[in-house]
Amino acid sequence: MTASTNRNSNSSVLIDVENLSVEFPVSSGTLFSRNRAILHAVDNVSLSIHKGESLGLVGESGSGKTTLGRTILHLQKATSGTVLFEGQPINTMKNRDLRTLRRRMQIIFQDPYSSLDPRMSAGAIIGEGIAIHNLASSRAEYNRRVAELLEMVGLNPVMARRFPHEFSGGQRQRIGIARALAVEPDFIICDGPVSALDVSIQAQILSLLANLQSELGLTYLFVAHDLSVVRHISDRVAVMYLDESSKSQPAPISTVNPCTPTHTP
Ligand SMILES: Nc1ncnc2c1ncn2[C@@H]1O[C@H](COP(=O)(O)OP(=O)(O)OP(=O)(O)O)[C@@H](O)[C@H]1O
Repeated sequence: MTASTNRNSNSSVLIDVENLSVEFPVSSGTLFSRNRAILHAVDNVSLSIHKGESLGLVGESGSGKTTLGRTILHLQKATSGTVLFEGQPINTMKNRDLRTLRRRMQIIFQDPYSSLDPRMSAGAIIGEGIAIHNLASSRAEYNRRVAELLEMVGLNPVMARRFPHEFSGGQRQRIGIARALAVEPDFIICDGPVSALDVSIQAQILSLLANLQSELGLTYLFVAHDLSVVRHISDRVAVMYLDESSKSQPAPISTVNPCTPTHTP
């Protein structure tokens, strides 16, 4: 257990995942002979994320990391189990509370190429959440905030007018980070934010995310295939496993084991 894990052991819990399972109905075979099955994408996962910590989540492809993240964000319905945000179960929240929750929980996507709308300028992409959540009282304040966010992620504010195809992969990921920060979230799921980037750029983005976390007191769930990526940015690491025995099933039924967080040295 690292020193930073000790620091977090006394802090309050932001996200509590209790016995969470997510199943998808799947079918295989031909038009005349269909096999129906249930795919256990997430199977009875429990974990807690403390305020201000970064929990790494690793596991091989298909082990259910993204599905778990989407379910925490309430973008995917759980088959059973509960997700609590500051002790409140998200599946029973009223629409008004869910709207606030959507602002407080954000995601940074894996692929900086497909996650930005090519028809929108960088400024419009970053400012969209500010407008939706009424976080600026005037156009001038909106523009000031967009410029500030671009600077926070290491981009020049004049770049607000450019479109996604005019940026490099690393710069696009910086725009994705600014978009997530625009609504002043408490919790961000970083879903493989460097896996589509050149190795030389990965370290810069990881260092930016680490700096932003300490400056803004953010809480991260940091998803990756590779332990070497998460170990530098995570206080604790949870591992999801893919059940090998399930691979011989007619449909790709996978079983994901509960994340009992294992600690990095
Ligand atoms: N909407 C869906 N319908 C059916 N199956 C799905 C759906 N979403 C995910 N799955 C399946 O659930 C399993 C877990 O997928 P998931 O994307 O969560 O894994 P992952 O660990 O994030 O993988 P990767 O690291 O490759 O992104 C996979 O077998 C996937 O095909």
